[in-house]
Amino acid sequence: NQTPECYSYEDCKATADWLLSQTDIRPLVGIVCGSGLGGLANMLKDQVVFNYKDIPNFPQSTVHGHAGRLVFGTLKGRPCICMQGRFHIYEGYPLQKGVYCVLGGPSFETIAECRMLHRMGADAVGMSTVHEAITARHCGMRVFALSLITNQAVMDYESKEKANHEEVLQTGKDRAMQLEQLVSTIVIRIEHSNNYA
Ligand SMILES: O=P(O)(O)O[C@H]1O[C@H](CO)[C@@H](O)[C@H]1O
Ligand code: HPA
Repeated sequence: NQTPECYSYEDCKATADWLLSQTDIRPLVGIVCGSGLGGLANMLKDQVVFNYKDIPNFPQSTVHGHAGRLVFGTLKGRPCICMQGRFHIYEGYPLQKGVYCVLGGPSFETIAECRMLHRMGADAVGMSTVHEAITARHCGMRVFALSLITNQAVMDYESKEKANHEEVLQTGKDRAMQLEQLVSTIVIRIEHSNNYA
């Protein structure tokens, strides 16, 4: 396996689909075992083990003491997964990142515009958030921005799909509970941190 410059959604999905097809275990908890702590995975009962080298698109452990195995099993009856070996930037692995690009709106992008933005390196496009973040930074605020990706950009002239506001609203509705939980959790953590600088 060669280290790619980044892992695309499709790469990650292929990995996930492969793993899901290999085991019936659906973990509730994921544990990343650090150096010397790979033994934590031995706590798991009814283990199903995969060597990283056998998993499609999966990085390899290069650090001494990181076994390079993904271990599914149960811990106290709960389905779990342990990574025996983690990945570090210093090993040359990229961080997964996305570039959000903003346009003025209110029209959705044409196919040509979507293709242009993609060629320029954009992974997502929106009509807000960037303006808000720039203004907030101008006012000296610290900013954390969260974007829900609600629809796929149409890149293909043959496609019958069209970006539309109904789909955006529907995805918002579908994900509302998860977002409420995520935002509440983030807010609680901010309150418990002294980092107000
Ligand atoms: O950015 P928010 O307000 O979430 O809304 C997004 O959804 C609308 C397009 O469907 C646009 O207004 C776009 O900016
Ligand atoms: O497809 C989109 N393009 C631009 N802004 C958006 N906001 C939600 N969906 C979109």
